[in-house]
Amino acid sequence: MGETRRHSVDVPITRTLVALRRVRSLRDPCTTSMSKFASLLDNVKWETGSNNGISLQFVEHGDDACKAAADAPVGLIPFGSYSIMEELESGCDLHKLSSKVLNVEGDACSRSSQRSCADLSVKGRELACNVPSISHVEEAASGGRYRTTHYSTKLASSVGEYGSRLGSPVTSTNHSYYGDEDVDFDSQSNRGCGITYCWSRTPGYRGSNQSSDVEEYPLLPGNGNGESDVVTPSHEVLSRSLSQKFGPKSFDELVGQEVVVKCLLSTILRGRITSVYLFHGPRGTGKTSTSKIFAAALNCLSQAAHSRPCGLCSECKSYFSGRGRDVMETDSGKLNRPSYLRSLIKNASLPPVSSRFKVFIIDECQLLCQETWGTLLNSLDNFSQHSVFILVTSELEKLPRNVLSRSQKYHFSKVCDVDISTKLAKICVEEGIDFDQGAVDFIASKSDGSLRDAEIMLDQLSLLGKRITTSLAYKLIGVVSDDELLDLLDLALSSDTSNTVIRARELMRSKIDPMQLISQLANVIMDIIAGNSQESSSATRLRFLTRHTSEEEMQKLRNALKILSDAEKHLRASKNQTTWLTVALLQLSNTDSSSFATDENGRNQISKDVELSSTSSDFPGDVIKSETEERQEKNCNETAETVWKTVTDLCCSDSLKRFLWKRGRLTSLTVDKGVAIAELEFYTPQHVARAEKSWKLIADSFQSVLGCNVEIRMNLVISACSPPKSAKAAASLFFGLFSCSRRMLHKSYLTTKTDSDCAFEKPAVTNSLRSCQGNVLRARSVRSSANASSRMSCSSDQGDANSAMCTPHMPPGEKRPEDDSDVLCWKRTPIGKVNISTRPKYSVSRISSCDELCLVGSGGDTEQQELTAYRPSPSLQHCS
Ligand SMILES: Nc1ncnc2c1ncn2[C@@H]1O[C@H](COP(=O)(O)OP(=O)(O)OP(=O)(O)O)[C@@H](O)[C@H]1O
Ligand SMILES: [Zn+2]
Repeated sequence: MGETRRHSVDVPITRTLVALRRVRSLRDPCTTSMSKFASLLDNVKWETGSNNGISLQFVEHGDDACKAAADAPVGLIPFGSYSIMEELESGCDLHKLSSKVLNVEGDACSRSSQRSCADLSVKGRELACNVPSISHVEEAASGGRYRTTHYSTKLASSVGEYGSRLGSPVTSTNHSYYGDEDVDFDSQSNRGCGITYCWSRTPGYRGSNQSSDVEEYPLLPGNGNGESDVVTPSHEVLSRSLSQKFGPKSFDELVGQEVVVKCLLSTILRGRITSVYLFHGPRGTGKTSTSKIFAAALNCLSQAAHSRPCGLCSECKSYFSGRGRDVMETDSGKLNRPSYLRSLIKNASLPPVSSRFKVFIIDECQLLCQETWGTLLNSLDNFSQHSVFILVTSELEKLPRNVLSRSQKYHFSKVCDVDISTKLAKICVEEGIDFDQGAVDFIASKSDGSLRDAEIMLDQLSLLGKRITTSLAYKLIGVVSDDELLDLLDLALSSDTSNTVIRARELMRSKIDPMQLISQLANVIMDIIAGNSQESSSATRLRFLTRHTSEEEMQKLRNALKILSDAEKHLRASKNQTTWLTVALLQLSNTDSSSFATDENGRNQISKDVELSSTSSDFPGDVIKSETEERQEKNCNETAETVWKTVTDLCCSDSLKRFLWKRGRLTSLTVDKGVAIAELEFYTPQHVARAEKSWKLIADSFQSVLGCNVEIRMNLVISACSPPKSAKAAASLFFGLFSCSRRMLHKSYLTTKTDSDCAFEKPAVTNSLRSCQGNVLRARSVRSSANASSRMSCSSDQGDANSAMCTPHMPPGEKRPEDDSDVLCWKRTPIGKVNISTRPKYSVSRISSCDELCLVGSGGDTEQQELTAYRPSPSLQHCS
């Protein structure tokens, strides 16, 4: 009894303990050696009492100690006179030390002291076993200048430094360093390794830090009760990402930024330090890491300027262990707060505490607001000449011009694939990860020059615990292999429309989203055009290359690239990505590329142009077209033709296939709000009637090709060579062909397979569709409805479109369509007053969704009449 002593310590110790735990996670050798001691703290359970403080209890390991603890509270060690760090400083044996267990004072503890003592004793033993021997750690450390050199430094001394700090609460108290009581910048930024000084930014800690707003007490966010809710679970400390673990710690560990490194080293060598540096470039290319290395190098005391930061001198040690006071990493969000900014400015105008330079790293500086920039720039002249600002951004264009002009700019370029895969392979070797070189190369090629992204991908793959193979990488990253891409491209270029559609759908269903597919296709085409693919070409690639060598083929590839890039814009804005991608693929065999133009609303212009062309052919003099228009028109026609060909090809019945191809024409295709609107033209009423009968099959085919809901409109165009005998005849014909509206819902297309004899997978058409016969009947019943007729007849002129809205006409006794049938509002859109004898174009719409009817044209049997076609409004609204 009496061997254990007790002493209550206050907040700063708590913070320091957390800091010590965090330090454990650092890879820097200095801190790695610290981690040996920090591991002792993993099992510390501290509680803040209502007095906002914690108590530590060192319990002698062993039965006596247990007894002592059972009689607690006695024998706790006064921290001032016996601290763990003192013991460390005096060079005690680690294993011996670890048998001392830190205990928590608190209600629970004192109540069950006997049991907890036993538990803790066990832990104490475990701790003793877990403390790694120095030689083991040395062994584990492989590569890396610091690692080797640091491990050779005397452990006790580095611990001693830390320990002395721990033992001295004064140094870690939260008092204002620069006397600013409003917001103490320095104290905020100097919270041990977790926040701004930390070399490797332990993630868990950062997270908790971010959540506390002002972070006056980041480790003990005051909840009023003094309970600390920022106890970082030890697993967070232990599970670090490869990216953090293998982050560069010196200039020579930086990959692919040779010019920057050379420049910065030269700056240090010549001592020509300016006050503002701006590091910019794509994400994950090492800007933040470099800013830290540079900051350390600026203050490094090593005589050999080219090897700074040395990692050995006291400046390096204190910085790398997170205790440096003169390097501050601050985030832009905080800096936008006036009080914080004031504090920083005040801080920057004072000379450094102990180092040569006071360095302020402002990451993501594009987030600073105008006022902050203004204040900072105005204050630049007042800053101490030893203050250095390193601004880091990946969005240079967002910075004010005067910032750019006042800073020395360093561009970080994307890291090239070879460098990335070399680094990844090195990591794999160091981590003992089994890998295929192909997989690593693939990851590199998919990381878009960001080493961090590549490391993250590798990290993920390594979690699967298997060998990292290329196919695993494909699966994880969600891309298709080059061979699959080339197959698809080959099909698309060779106008094998139905197989193109089938293949594209397969890929999109099982492996990849349309955006990714389009970007991969574009990349593969670029590779081929640039001739990048000769060396490691697969058999498929070689086959492809031999087939597409001619100038004409190359031109096709160039056009394909253009089409895909245009389509990509569509895809970004569209919900119907699959459709647009399919349409784009069907165009790849075209020899010209400009058919994917968009109008100001971002809609595809195919329809417009095709409509234009179809009407203009009737009236050559009506529209004077420029050459470009003509070319576009031609392309649109070609595209429509390709789609139509694919659709007809996919029809199950051969006779229907032949009929549609011979007698019908796709004149317009628009996709709007999830519905593809296909306008078909036929030239005799009989053909329209035939097509009407097979409308479901046609809609099916369209859905298969376009992958979305489909609305089909059938137009009867009575050509000049076969006009109806009289206008009356035409009108009666016309009214015999009323229109009905339905929309074919495209449900679970991607999962349902047809068992029909079609070689193609068809969508599941789930809503109950009425037969054509039903529509006819209904049309008749509508016609007989006085209400409906009057509504129709009043709309024969070009009046207010809304006045012609028809609500669905429900014949008496008829049930409303089922839930999944949309009821559409219709808007009268006159296609022009035309004389039936000269321009007999009648619109018969069949919108495959709901079984509502809509009359087309005005009623009446007059000889000469103005016809107005009713079409659905472009934005199909739902009637309530
Ligand atoms: N050039 C590089 N050399 C070595 N490692 C790098 C390099 N670039 C990135 N990394 C790896 O990526 C991690 C993150 O890099 P860093 O934060 O420095 O990139 P960044 O350019 O600042 O990115 P961001 O703009 O997103 O902040 C590093 O810890 C390191 O593992
Ligand atoms: Zn140094």
